[in-house]
Amino acid sequence: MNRLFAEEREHLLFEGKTSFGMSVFNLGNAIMGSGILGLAYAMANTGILLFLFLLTAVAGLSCYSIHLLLKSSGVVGIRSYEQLGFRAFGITGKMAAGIAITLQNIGAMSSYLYIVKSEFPLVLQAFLKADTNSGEWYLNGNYLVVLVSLSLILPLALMKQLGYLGYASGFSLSCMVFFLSAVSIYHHHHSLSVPQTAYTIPILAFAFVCHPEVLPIYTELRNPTQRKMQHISNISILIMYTMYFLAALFGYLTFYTNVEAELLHTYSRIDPYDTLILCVRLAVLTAVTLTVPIVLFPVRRAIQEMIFPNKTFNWIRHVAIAVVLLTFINMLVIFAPNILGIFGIIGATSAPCLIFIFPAVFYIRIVPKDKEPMRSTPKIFAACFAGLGVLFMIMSLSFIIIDWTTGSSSALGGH
Ligand SMILES: NC(=O)C[C@H](N)C(=O)O
Repeated sequence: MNRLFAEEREHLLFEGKTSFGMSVFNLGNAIMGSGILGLAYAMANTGILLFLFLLTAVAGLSCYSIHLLLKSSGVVGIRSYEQLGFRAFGITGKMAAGIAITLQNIGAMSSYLYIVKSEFPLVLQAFLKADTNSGEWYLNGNYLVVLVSLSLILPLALMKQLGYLGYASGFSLSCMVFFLSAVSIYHHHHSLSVPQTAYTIPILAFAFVCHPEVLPIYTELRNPTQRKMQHISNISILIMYTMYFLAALFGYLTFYTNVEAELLHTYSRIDPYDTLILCVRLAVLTAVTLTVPIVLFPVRRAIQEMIFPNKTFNWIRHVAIAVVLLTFINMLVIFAPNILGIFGIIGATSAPCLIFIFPAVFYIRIVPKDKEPMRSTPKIFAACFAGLGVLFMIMSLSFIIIDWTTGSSSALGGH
């Protein structure tokens, strides 16, 4: 209890400096990631209308669960997902939140670096007009991942606060806007291979996860209020909802049922040397690379809360955790199978926990019974929400397992 007190004091003394706009950029950047590349594939599985319905549902539910998080954090006066878990269920709650955040964000970061690994060599090769398989080291994806991690990601990940990444996030988002406009210019009709439905909902859930970043961004917000933060979240989700829909629609209209799990691969089959396509791929590369540091912050925080709970800020620990994490993710990516496996498993397990189950059960436990009895509408709503999350998790997991066991998919195979 002593230490909670210390932490509350630290929060009270801490004065956020990040503006409203920069926070929208940062949260937008946290939402927008490799998920966007899976959406056209998801639409090819469901058709346009069902996709629009599911996308709207997941976006709306994400806003609601951010509301639950913000309200719970208002009640206890602590802006940390893990500490909400602690208040609700003690050490178990804290560990559950910390582990889900770690898995989700490591999954997300690996998928980003996986894109760097598979796209960067092709882009470089085309720009340098090198021969295929000329065997140069700088055309080897594994070396390039390490190079990008060391030169770009690590320095950004060492910043003391998330708020400093606002400009990088703004730039990253403009790269995605460019990607979007290019995808929409490029829609004539091509044809390639056939997909499965099992991954639709996990891909959508994965695409909207930003919940581990919400409370850290709230902490750094200037003049923070619950309403202001909810507003920031709603705006970011609305913008990403629009961009996601357009990216999925144009990607789908271009290839119909022949989209691959990762949209960029589908494009590279048309003409890998087309300049517009090259720039698009470079834009996506830049965007996902600049997202890695944002997504790394909550993992470092979770690890700190789980392993070194009583310690205050320390530069050596701050740097060391980032280095260890990046090294681990680099290894993972160098030996990774493919991106659909990552979307699927993480989207089916950690994502529903972070979006649905945890915010709801933490809320139910944290908001005092004399304020809102168990039978009050908000708590019944929250309980249904948790139920939906469980249902969702079971459904997605069983789909994926069926998909693997029937051997109909290449989910774990390489490209
Ligand atoms: N931040 C995350 O966990 C994933 C992100 N929503 C994405 O689409 O890649």
